[in-house]
Amino acid sequence: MKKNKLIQKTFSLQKDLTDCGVSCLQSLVKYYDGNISLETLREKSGTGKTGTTLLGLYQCATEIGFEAEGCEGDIDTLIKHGAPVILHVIIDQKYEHYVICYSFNDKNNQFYIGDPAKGLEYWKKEYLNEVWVSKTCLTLKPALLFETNTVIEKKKKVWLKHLIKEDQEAIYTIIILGFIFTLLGMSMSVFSQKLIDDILPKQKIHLLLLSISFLGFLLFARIGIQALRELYNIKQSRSFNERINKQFYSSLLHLPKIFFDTRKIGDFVARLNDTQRIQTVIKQLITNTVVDTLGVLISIGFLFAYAWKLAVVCIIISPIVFLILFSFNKKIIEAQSNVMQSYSARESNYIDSIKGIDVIKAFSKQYLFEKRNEAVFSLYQRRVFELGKLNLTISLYSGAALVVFLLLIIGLSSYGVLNGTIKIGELTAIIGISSSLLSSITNLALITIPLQEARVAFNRMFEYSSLKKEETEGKEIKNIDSIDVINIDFRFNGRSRLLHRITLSLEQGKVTCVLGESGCGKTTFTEILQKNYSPENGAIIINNNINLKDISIQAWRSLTGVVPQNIQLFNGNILENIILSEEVNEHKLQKVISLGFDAFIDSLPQGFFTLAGEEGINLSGGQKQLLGWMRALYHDPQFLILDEPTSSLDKENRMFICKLIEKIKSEKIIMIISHHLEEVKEMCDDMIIINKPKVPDLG
Ligand SMILES: Nc1ncnc2c1ncn2[C@@H]1O[C@H](COP(=O)(O)OP(=O)(O)OP(=O)(O)O)[C@@H](O)[C@H]1O
Repeated sequence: MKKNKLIQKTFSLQKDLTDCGVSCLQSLVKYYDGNISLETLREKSGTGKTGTTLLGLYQCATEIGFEAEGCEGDIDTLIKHGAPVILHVIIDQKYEHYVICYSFNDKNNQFYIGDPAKGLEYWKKEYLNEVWVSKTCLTLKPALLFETNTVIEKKKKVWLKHLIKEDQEAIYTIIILGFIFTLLGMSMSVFSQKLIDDILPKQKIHLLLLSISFLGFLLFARIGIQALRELYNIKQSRSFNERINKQFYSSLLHLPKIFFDTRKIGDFVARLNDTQRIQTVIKQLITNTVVDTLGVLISIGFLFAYAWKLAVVCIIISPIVFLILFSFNKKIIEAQSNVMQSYSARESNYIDSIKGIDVIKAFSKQYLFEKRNEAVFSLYQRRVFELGKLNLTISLYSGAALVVFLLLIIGLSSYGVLNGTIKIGELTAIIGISSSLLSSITNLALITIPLQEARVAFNRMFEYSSLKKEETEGKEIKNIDSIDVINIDFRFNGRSRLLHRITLSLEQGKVTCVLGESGCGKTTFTEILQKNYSPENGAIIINNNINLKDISIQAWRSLTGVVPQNIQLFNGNILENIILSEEVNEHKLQKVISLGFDAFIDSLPQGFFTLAGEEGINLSGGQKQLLGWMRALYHDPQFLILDEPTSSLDKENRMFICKLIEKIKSEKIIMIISHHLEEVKEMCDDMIIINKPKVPDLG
């Protein structure tokens, strides 16, 4: 019974036709008290337009800390197994699908199944046998690496504490100033009560002047304190924003390259912007919320002093308002996550279309992209609208509850005046204090909205910040004399094998060409050689004695250089794009120029100081490629990887590059990637061909 409740609480339906596999996995993550977003599971399992392979689910499950096993079984073994299993089934004899088999129920002789397309159901043995055609399944058991919610929450707390550690002093100061500010705020109500009940009726002129002066002093002090509090606030905001941005950006840059391959730029931009939301809420919490909380406490205190019965009424009613508003929490988090996701999609769409403006214009596809933008933008707006509606409902509920509350207070205190237990001045003070209490309670009640927003933003940031960074530890090496690639295999998560048993030897003074048709994995192979991806099997042995996987990334990359297919240029001039540093090493620069690049530099309008423009917009494809060459050679690599290094060059420049390779090859290991044998055959000493694996291998 208890187990069924847990299942009902943790099972979730698929959001998309292709999500059944990852939804099953997510339900089981929650079942075992974990918490991982669908987005992450999709990415780790290689879920694509056709869904997820069992292998992808297995790889993802292992990566997130499950002890997973892909098995074949039958109905009897399933009954005996007794723990939740993901089954690969075929629905209506044609649709591949995944379901969770939670348990077998002896009483009704049926299986308890979590079908992400429909929900929780009981399936008869015969039906399960009929749809479970492949008899393949994935068993899962949380292992040591599996992170439970408690561990994740603990890590989040540590991260947050670390983030605001430097702000503690400022935060306390702001809170104390807030306390004084609130206390002084009450002076007006107290003064009006004394004025009406005591000073004016008894015509105490001397006391009147004295109390006006004192009130003036208090009100001026309040203004001063408010200004001081604001100053601390903006100082804290500035330092927090700088810190959080630096930390998040820096942890982003140290994530492995494969992480960036499947992400959209807009998502990164949106998450960087999320940092702002967190600071806005911190500011709100330490200023308005503190003042409101103190306001509520002090107001109730004063009410106790004037009429204790009224104060008791306040104490009873305030939590009711909170309860009403807290019931909306779950909906708010969901709506806010949706808004943030569609905001990321909106940003990605802008970046994508502006980057591709040439194609849009060349094919006159403005209309198509306008339509696409409309769809993405209207989804974003729809979600903002849904969130807005939710906020509106909350405001309505809280507003109505609080008006009833105020009417009750006015009614009760007026009754007190009528029967002589409350004086007129006290009535004025009570109404003044109740109104400020009213606004404080409303503010406090509504703080859940930005608070939840910041929580969602914080979780999204934490998700990136807590990802495993690129391993930097490893052996140091000073030179590369030889590289022996031995039987390496590679596949992207959930995909069929791309590289199969690749073997080759690269050595100094030799140019090796790697040929192969489009999509056979040549560029992927270069990524493996740059330590961006790790091979599934096999080894890459450096200098006959060290495995590439044991060498420090830093040391390896400082000895390797790449001229990629697409040269990425940054905003700045040509020189900055070559040296990628703040200081020029004249010797290195002259060495590169002397290899024959002077003609290229002279052909640019301002030589080295010509602006490359955003993404090298001011340069032609060939010029970009020459710049890519200069960048690689300036860093004086011992191992040079050339991915289609002359694809954008004219005949003359191609000849120049051929001669250049001849000139530098004696002191380097050179590997050229190409489709065309004709283009590279004169340059190369050795050649290997990568073929696509003939039989798609999924397991
Ligand atoms: N991050 C990724 N996730 C999943 N699949 C990928 C990823 N990157 C590349 N691929 C796929 O791997 C295959 C090989 O790509 P790769 O760029 O290595 O081929 P290539 O041989 O260099 O092609 P070309 O000669 O056209 O440049 C392609 O089918 C590509 O779609």
